[in-house]
Amino acid sequence: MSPTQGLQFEAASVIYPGQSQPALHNVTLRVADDDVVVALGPSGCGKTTLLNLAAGFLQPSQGVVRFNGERISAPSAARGVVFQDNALLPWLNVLDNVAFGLKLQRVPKAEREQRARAVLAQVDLQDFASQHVWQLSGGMRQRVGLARALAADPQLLLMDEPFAALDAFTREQMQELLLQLWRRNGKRILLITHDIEEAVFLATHLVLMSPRPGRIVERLPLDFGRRYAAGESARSIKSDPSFIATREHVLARIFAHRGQEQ
Ligand SMILES: Nc1ncnc2c1ncn2[C@@H]1O[C@H](COP(=O)(O)OP(=O)(O)OP(=O)(O)O)[C@@H](O)[C@H]1O
Repeated sequence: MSPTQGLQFEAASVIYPGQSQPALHNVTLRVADDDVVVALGPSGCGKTTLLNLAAGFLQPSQGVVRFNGERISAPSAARGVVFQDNALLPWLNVLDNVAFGLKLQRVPKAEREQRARAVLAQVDLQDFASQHVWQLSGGMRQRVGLARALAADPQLLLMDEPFAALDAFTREQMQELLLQLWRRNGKRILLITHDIEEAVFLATHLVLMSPRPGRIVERLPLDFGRRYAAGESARSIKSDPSFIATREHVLARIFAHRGQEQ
């Protein structure tokens, strides 16, 4: 893989108008190969700002953010976004929600329906194509949101606390589904969360962030998600002493940084 491939933050900072503290300070970070990079941190540490830079919704005040070597200046179908509230269109059925982005890209109707049905099958919603989104559970709606992002076949998935609104059981199911899709499709993923167990389970690279100013304070290479993708059960991984030790280490680091601020 060439060093210019993938997503690259180079000393990126964001200062919002009227703010004295940067929301994000001097962030250098790469998402390449088949990485699942998870940014974890408490409220206000700049996670959404980081994701918005990658999506092209926001430009850095200093530094640069590149995708495949090119400066990101606007949103692109190559970088698919999955939002926390799934942002589905309530007046469209499931199939049309999934195909919506393809319609904007002027993909012909027959092809977009075929692609939408294929990704609905990947998230196990093939039997719900003609349902309205308000007829679905929260977990199913989030799977539609994931299918919509995958329909455009993006090179990178950007996920903004995608499972935060789900109950604990559905949340675990969605984490496992994401790793299964990752194994099958080999997408790069940048996911933000404030859930420590989720971060440790999913990440191949975990970045811990801290607020005021929002910045990266630690980076950990992890392999629990790869182990799940290779066939080990989630229960066996999450009860493994090394998983528990990593979770406790991360928790301690977050509390240590909180303590320094007070
Ligand atoms: N549009 C804005 N204008 C001014 N300040 C902002 C704006 N958006 C975010 N901020 C501030 O920038 C900092 C980082 O915000 P950001 O939303 O990126 O953090 P976060 O880690 O995603 O937080 P949360 O988990 O609460 O969503 C916070 O102090 C926030 O108040």
